[in-house]
Amino acid sequence: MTFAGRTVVHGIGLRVPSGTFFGLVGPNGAGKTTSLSMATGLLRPQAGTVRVFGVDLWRDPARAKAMLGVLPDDLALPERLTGREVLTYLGLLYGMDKQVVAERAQELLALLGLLEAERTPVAGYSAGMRKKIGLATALLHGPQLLVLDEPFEAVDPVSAATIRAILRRFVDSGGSVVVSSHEMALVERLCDHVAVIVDGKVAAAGSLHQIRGAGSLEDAFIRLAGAENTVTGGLSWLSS
Ligand SMILES: Nc1ncnc2c1ncn2[C@@H]1O[C@H](COP(=O)(O)OP(=O)(O)OP(=O)(O)O)[C@@H](O)[C@H]1O
Repeated sequence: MTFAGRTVVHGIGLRVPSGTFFGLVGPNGAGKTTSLSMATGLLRPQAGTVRVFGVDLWRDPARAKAMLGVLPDDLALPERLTGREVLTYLGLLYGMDKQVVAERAQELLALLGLLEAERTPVAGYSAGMRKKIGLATALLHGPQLLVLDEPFEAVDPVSAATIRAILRRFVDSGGSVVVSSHEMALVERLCDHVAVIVDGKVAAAGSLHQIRGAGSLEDAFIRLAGAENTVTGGLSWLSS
């Protein structure tokens, strides 16, 4: 993908095996969000293909997207609607049965602790609440593959535990999850497969065990992404 003449993602080739929990990690600006946007139909790639369970996403988007649940980095929401209204609106837009939408919305809002904000339009949601309603929209239609861009960012520990449990159950029942995250410990805890993206390319991909080797994922990340930054000089103005 090239933005204004600058190529930021160079032919990323990744395969997410069915039933896996796949972590995408990489330094800031490495191209994770750009790659996930291209993989989920939000950004048209200038070359290459995306297949969701064999369906070409860019040739048959409706069929591919029916299997996909996506939490984009910067989710645009209908700001004046409450969480329940957002879910109802999207569910009906997807062509789902009204009763099914109502039941799932209730269950998701309760699980994610959003019932207390029943009357709050999403414009008044906190960053973590926005993540949670975004996750609910990704789950609502019962996808087979979830692609979540930093789903735990700004989420409190109790909600994070709930989200981990939801995702774990999803994978245990045959679903596949792709998450991008900067939290190496979380990725190590959740994911069985990992790809490290550096400078718009896949620096390493494979099972968690293969990528981290004998050390931690953080060690592998630092090794693949470049030398550890140490602040040796400068910033003298920072100390009083
Ligand atoms: N719409 C855009 N126009 C111009 N440049 C862009 C655009 N979107 C992304 N970029 C650039 O592409 C590169 C990759 O960005 P991207 O958001 O994919 O990185 P990332 O790995 O998700 O980073 P982070 O971990 O900080 O979220 C960055 O250099 C960014 O500035």
